[in-house]
Amino acid sequence: MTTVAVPGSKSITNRALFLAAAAEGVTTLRRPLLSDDTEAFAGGLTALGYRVERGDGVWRVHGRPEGPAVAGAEVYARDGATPARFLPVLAAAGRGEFRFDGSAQMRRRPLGPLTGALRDLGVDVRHDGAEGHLPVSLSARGVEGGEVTLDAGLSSQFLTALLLLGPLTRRGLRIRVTRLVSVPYIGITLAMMRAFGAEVRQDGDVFDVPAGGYRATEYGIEPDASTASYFFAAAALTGREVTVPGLGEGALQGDLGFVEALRSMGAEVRTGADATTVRGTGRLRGITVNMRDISDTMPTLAAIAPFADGPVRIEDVANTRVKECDRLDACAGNLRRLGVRAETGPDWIEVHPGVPAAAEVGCRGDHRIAMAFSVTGLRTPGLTLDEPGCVKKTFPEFHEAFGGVFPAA
Ligand SMILES: O=C(O)C1=C[C@@H](OP(=O)(O)O)[C@@H](O)[C@H](O)C1
Ligand SMILES: C=C(OP(=O)(O)O)C(=O)O
Repeated sequence: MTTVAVPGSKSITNRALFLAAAAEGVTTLRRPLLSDDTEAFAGGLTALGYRVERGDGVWRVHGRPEGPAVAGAEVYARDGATPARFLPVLAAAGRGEFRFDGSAQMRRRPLGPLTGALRDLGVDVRHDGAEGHLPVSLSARGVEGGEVTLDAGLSSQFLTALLLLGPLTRRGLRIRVTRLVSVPYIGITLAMMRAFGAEVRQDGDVFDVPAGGYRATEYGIEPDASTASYFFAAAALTGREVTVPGLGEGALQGDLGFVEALRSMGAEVRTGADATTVRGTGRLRGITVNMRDISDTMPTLAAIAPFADGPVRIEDVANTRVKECDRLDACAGNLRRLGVRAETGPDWIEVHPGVPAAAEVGCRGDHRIAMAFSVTGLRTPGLTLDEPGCVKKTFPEFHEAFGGVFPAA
């Protein structure tokens, strides 16, 4: 049995940074993730004038309930959608002129439903380039609140951003949601808001967020469940046993549910109070699975799918086409490069059994394509990645850590 220490969750680290910055008092964050996305978030806060003290495994954030200290700040989100989508609402709740931009990759990803909702709430937001995309400028003078309707069918992050904004408005916010993907991420948001003193009432598609701000706390960051998926998939593929501590029954992250897909394929899965173990049994069955709730793990499953004894069909993942790259296209295209039959539709991929042959995988600047196909590489001698360094978005040391547990084929 091998125990793998997986680094902290990106989603939890960046929410914790937001909440700590907006809170009254000084927050201590334990085991934050150190990666490009969290550097972008912490760097964005620093640009906005917040004080983030970074020690070894412990960060202290000085809250400013009144909002950013630098009224003309420019924030660069790099490739991170969480900084690009969460930080503008923090600025909107304050006062001043702010500008947000990101990498070419992030500029291509949608922002319009969020900026549209902010406009409906009276915030002066302008798209300086293409409508609905970064870069954006905003003139902030606080947000009154009230009722707003949101389409979160392309990304749950639009809803998370508005939920996070709610307690910072003057009157509170009622959010009516028409469509929603990646639902478990909303659970993470609500649980973390509660930990920082803000209670949200949910009645079906309507979320009521009272005014009242946030309170500083001590907060421990869970290991990243999406990152854990590569180690679990590798165990299932190679017949090994891997345990990830810190991700057990009480875990906040929906992506831990990826192990249920491995279980249906034939792996043995044990979830304890504070750890999850996957053991490969030598058998991988073909399955059909809906991954709407856990679509960051779609590439992980697609990457081991050729080794199943029947087709693997992954459904309801249209929004993976607007992530770091078009992930349905990237997964199918790379599987074909390896000589495996793979088909896609608007929101699905189907992978047929095959023996992948040596080829170079095109990562398209997407950490998840690089990490997922590293798992394929365990049973594909000669598989290489064109851009291995793109893993830095969420796990800069991925190749060393993964290679340490699973030496290359
Ligand atoms: O809120 C979050 O932290 C995230 C939500 C998900 O995005 P979508 O809601 O866009 O699917 C997920 O893919 C992303 O990696 C992180
Ligand atoms: C989609 C992802 O990231 P984000 O949307 O936070 O940029 C991801 O990490 O797979």
